[in-house]
Amino acid sequence: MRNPGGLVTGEDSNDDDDDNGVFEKNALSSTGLKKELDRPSLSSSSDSFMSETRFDQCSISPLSLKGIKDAGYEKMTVVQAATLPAIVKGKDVLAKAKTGTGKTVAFLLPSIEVVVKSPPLDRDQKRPPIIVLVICPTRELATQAATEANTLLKYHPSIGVQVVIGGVRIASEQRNLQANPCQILVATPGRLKDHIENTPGFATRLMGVKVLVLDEADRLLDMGFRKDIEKIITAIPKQRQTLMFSATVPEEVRQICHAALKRDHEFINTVEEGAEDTHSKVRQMHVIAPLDKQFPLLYVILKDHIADDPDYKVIVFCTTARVTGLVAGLLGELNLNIREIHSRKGQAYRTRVSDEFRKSRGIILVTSDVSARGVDYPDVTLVIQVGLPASREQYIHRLGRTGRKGKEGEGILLLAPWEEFFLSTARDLPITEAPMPSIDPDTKKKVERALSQLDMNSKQTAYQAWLGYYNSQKKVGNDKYRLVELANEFSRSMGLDTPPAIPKLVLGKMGLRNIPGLRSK
Ligand SMILES: Nc1ncnc2c1ncn2[C@@H]1O[C@H](COP(=O)(O)OP(=O)(O)OP(=O)(O)O)[C@@H](O)[C@H]1O
Repeated sequence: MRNPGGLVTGEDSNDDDDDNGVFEKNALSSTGLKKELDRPSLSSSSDSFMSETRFDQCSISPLSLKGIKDAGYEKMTVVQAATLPAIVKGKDVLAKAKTGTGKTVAFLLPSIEVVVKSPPLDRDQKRPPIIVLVICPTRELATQAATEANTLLKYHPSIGVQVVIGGVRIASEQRNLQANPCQILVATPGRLKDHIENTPGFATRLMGVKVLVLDEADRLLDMGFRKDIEKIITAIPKQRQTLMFSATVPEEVRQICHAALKRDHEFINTVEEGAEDTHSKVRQMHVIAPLDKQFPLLYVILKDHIADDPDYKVIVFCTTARVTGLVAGLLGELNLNIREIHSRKGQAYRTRVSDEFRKSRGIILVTSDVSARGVDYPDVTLVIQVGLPASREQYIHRLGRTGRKGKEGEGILLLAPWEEFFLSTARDLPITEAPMPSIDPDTKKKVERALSQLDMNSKQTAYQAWLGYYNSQKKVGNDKYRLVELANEFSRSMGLDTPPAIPKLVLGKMGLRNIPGLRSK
């Protein structure tokens, strides 16, 4: 298998777990016309994600079929069977299908066919055109999509794939782009915009785009990315095919998707009318407990799960990168087999840990929302979400890291009593109350001791990030006085008697100057 473009270390300003206290919210306008075809559902009442259609029954080139066969795919998944006919006809498509049901192949395969049908590259061409542009919201997802593309391209040696993502020195990407003409480019939005603005000849190459794919379309169209996407769309031809895929398509996205899709696009929804957006084979539970109980509870839940399933593979989602770092430190101190991924880690490290977690059992990944969407880790047995998910959609995507390809899984959402309102925003999902795990005095002491071993800096930065995150969550952040009380409760839950001081500048940015209970420096 060929490797996607070079990966080195660094940070991406668009990562999904900003700690700077200034969080973007979903705020979509609702203008414009749309013509959508709500297809009859193609999924059966069970969670079956496979269709009866074989790949060789469709108009796919023989070399692609060989690649598919080598990848071990024989029949199409439901979303693949539902979208392929429309896409090969050249239609714009907005597709919704549950997590882990093969959306990546659904958009890659027909895109590859467009490249196959395009005139072959002229080796002497100075600026060879990029024909397919795939945009993903995170680096992990972009890298994964490129890897999948390379699998499918096994027998198409003349078709190249490259990745441009944050965290890689732009000069090395520029060299790569120069040295290896690629017809398929997979990118994160911020870095793609950088190349449009700063890489000589890149804009010309983009004028060759025939297919634009927005993976995790709803995330790419929300306020965090929307400006970048709009800019990118102006840099590619209007005459193109656009494909948008996601497991969640909130109404606001349907309203604004005309910004990228043609008026006569098809909306293909493979989630049955009235069915949940989550898998019925994944048992979803919530535990409501005050902050001072949450660290011991998390430890008990993990220990119980490990005792039940020696092949455990758990993902613990936390609200921000810094809080993730703190929780990883704590669980590591408690001798659990922990790995950690978030935006404060360099890209080379993130890639290495991600590969290791993919292959391992008996392991716990503590992570932020950089791992929430799309990342395909096989056989995850449990997903724990600690604290308020950023949205109902984000809850669904995080939960979707388990129960992939029709497998079973379990999800636990750990909330404080004042976060319980989240459940009413996800009332359509079958999240039931879990029996409260008991914390014996020894466990409590053990966790306190472990907390006392963590360095002050990680607690300070976690406190500040916690405050920034909840400040951005309307329901909590609107009452600044209450917010600070809760933040100080979080500080006590880390074993601190006095809350850490926060730089005045940061407090100003968060609109928290002069709120009693805060200390500034
Ligand atoms: N036709 C197929 N037959 C068997 N397995 C498949 C098929 N197509 C894709 N897969 C596998 O299914 C898994 C899930 O696919 P993928 O990651 O594309 O899901 P997804 O729908 O994009 O999920 P998410 O919503 O989380 O992004 C992958 O391991 C992929 O290799």
